[in-house]
Amino acid sequence: MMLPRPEILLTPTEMSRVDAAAIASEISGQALMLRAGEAVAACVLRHYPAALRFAVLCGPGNNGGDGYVAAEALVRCGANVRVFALGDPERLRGDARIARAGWSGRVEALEAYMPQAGDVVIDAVFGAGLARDVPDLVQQAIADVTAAAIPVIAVDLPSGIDGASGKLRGAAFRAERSVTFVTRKPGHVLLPGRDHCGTVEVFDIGIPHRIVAAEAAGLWVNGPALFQSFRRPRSAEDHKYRRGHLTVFSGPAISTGAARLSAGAALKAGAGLVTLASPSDSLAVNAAHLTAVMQTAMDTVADVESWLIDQRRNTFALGPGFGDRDKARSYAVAIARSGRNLVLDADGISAFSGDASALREAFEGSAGQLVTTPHEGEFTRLFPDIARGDGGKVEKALAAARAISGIVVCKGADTVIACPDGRAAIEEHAPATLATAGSGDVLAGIIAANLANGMPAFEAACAGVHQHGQAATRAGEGLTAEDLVSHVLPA
Ligand SMILES: NC(=O)C1=CN([C@@H]2O[C@H](COP(=O)(O)OP(=O)(O)OC[C@H]3O[C@@H](n4cnc5c(N)ncnc54)[C@H](O)[C@@H]3O)[C@@H](O)[C@H]2O)[C@@H](O)CC1
Ligand SMILES: [K+]
Repeated sequence: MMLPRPEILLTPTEMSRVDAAAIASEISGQALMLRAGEAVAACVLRHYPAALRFAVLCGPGNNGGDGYVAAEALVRCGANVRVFALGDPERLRGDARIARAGWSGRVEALEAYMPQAGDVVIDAVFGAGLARDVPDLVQQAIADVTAAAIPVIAVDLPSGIDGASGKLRGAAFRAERSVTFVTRKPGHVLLPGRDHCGTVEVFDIGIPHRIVAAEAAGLWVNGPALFQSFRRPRSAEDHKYRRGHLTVFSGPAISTGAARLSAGAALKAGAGLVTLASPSDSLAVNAAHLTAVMQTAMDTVADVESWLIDQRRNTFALGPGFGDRDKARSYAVAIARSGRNLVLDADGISAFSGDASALREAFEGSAGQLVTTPHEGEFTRLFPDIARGDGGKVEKALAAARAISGIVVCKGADTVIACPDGRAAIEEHAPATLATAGSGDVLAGIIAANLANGMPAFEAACAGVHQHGQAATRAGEGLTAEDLVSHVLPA
């Protein structure tokens, strides 16, 4: 049986290489544009049968070309269509010029468009070629259409959304639907782009998968297809040590809850054994709360080193509620040297603030795998130079992963999981209820359980982020981190 393929995301640059490769293999660019424009027309007719008028806003590139094709296809179906162009349509080039020539009606200037009740706007101003902030004229059109609450269908992407990063370039239409071609782009999945796209429909315009696969750099939408073949198969021969022994470090007596959340989530996610390594002053408070999770006293790095003698203790989670940053650094280095896996979260990340190279040096040549799970503030503290750059979230996550030679999970409503070898995934199904205290501690525990189970680090992190979102979805409204733990399931 063939496993489902992970959903590829092509950046606009990769998409234009796909386009060029398709044309080089005898697929006509004009035919691609015809199919694209007709797909847009079919979509608006299906979803807006009661529209009184379609206003097609066409830009100066191929996105505009798709608009002219859609306009003509709509007229042929008996619709009332007006076309408004940004710039002089006489200056269009290539396939867009041919598409313009195929439009049988008038072309009015963009500024002549006055939104009217009953209109549906087809936004074909900018797509993949958006290179800078949208001009004032377009910002004005966006403001007018938004104020009049006219439904917008975006061709490829809403104009003003950067297809690679999902960032806003000046202003953008808020589309009810976006019709894109071949694959979704990162800007459809990353925020704020995702919020501007509405429902995204992907049309196959006839470019074979082999061409897409050849140009794809390794960016996907996160989902089971990325990790399911790495799940440890359940077996009658299983015993707890086969399912991995995870150690979670507890914080001092006044902040032990975070580590317990990680530990509890890890057990639910399928780690065979979970031990809370607890400073002596926290033993009693932890003992009062623990049942299946075990406990051991751990006060110094020498205690960590003697704990590491047992090779079955294969994975560690360090940071949630931990507090002492010097100790966190020394513990992380001891774990790296012993070749064990580490999930570094919260205070464990802050312990390496501005010194990511120390993490890389610790894990260089180690058999242990490193996964860090920073939220935005922690990311900025750990990677200040990368955070200052103006790339998108995927680019930054990849740069960070290379900087530590480990997996970086950039958390948020559009969590990005990045691997130093250039692979990355974006999660799109994290419910907003996950924005609750302790949710990140649960995620660290789930990822650690996957590592303890023998998954490679990138897949362990992708699976963990997915399991976390699924648990929240199952738990529903009123979510607390404790509820989340109880809804976690193995990968
Ligand atoms: N396989 C493909 O790549 C296909 C692409 N198609 C369409 O082609 C589009 C990409 O076409 P293009 O590369 O021509 O890009 P666009 O049509 O998105 O825009 C490019 C044009 O806009 C100008 N421009 C960019 N940003 C600007 C700004 N902020 N202010 C003013 N002018 C600006 C550029 O100088 C250029 O003239 C896609 O979004 C899609 O709609 C479809 O025709 C189907 C096939
Ligand atoms: K557009």
